[in-house]
Amino acid sequence: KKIKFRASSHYVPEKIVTNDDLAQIMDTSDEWIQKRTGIKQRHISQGENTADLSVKVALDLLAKSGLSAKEIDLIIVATMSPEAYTPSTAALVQGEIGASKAFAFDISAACSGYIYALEMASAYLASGQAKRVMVLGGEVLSKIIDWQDRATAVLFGDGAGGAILEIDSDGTSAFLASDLATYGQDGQSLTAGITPALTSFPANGEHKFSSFAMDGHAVYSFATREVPKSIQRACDKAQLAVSDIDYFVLHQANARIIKSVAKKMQLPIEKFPINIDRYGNTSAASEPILFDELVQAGKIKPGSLVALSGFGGGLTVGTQIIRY
Ligand SMILES: O=C(O)C1CCN(c2ccc(-c3cc(CO)ccc3Cl)cn2)CC1
Repeated sequence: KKIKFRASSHYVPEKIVTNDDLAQIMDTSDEWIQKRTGIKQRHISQGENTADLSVKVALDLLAKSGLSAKEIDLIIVATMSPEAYTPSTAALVQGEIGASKAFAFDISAACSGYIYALEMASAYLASGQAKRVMVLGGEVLSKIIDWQDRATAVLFGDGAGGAILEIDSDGTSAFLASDLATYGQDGQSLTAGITPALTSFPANGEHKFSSFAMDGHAVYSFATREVPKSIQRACDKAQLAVSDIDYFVLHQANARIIKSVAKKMQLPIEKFPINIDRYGNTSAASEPILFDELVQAGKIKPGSLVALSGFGGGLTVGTQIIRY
């Protein structure tokens, strides 16, 4: 599919929280966090919610692309920390930027969300139902994690990123292949925002929000097992060898997972950029943030072959192979 990235952007809240800052308020240490996760700091919202971060990215995308909001046909936001059940975060963004010609919806696929959103975007573009699609990944995980649970509280950060995609029939940019897989039977390994049905009528208990919970070992082994397989399947569909790929933009869940995937696939670690040290795990935002940093640094350039892989809640895994 002859699709090109018209623009790319990312935004993180200003406030930086270091591992030492966390060690002041919970029983953890900079040494443990760095050794086990690779994280040194993360950006934490001070009142900005998921739509606020997403709007910042959306406005920057419009500025960079030279497009007006009315030229956008579709807005998709991938998030596991939406503003609300309704309106969707995508609808809030649509209203805020005045994209009156766009229809908008959220995608809930946790840390694979941006990959699933790229799949939706490429389908609408290939069918001609949309000419310009704004795809965003945005998270304010600081509002859903349990800050008393040191096992998970140290892992996450807030942020947003995204791109404007459009058909470019006579260009060389393209979405070459994808692989999306869901393992719902393992879904209980990573949960947040569980909302149980009422057990009596009329309701007598207050609604308690269930914060982020994870069986770290189960998700860790799921990721190291399934990500190489998803990348291989996607490369096979694209009729590429994994060694043809210039950069593997993996969900920044954990530095050791990324290194183990590179090792398992016998590929140089230089092809697996890591920025988790600066942002923590920003779930659906982690790929668009890293992708944009690589584009801004001129590392991803026209003709680059890039594999983007997400993995996490669902449980889900997804890979997109693109020629930039
Ligand atoms: O070493 C240790 O003791 C622990 C071992 C467990 N760890 C984990 C485990 C899983 C994740 C993770 C999270 C999400 C959610 O976005 C998605 C995908 C993954 Cl693979 C992140 N860290 C941290 C260090």
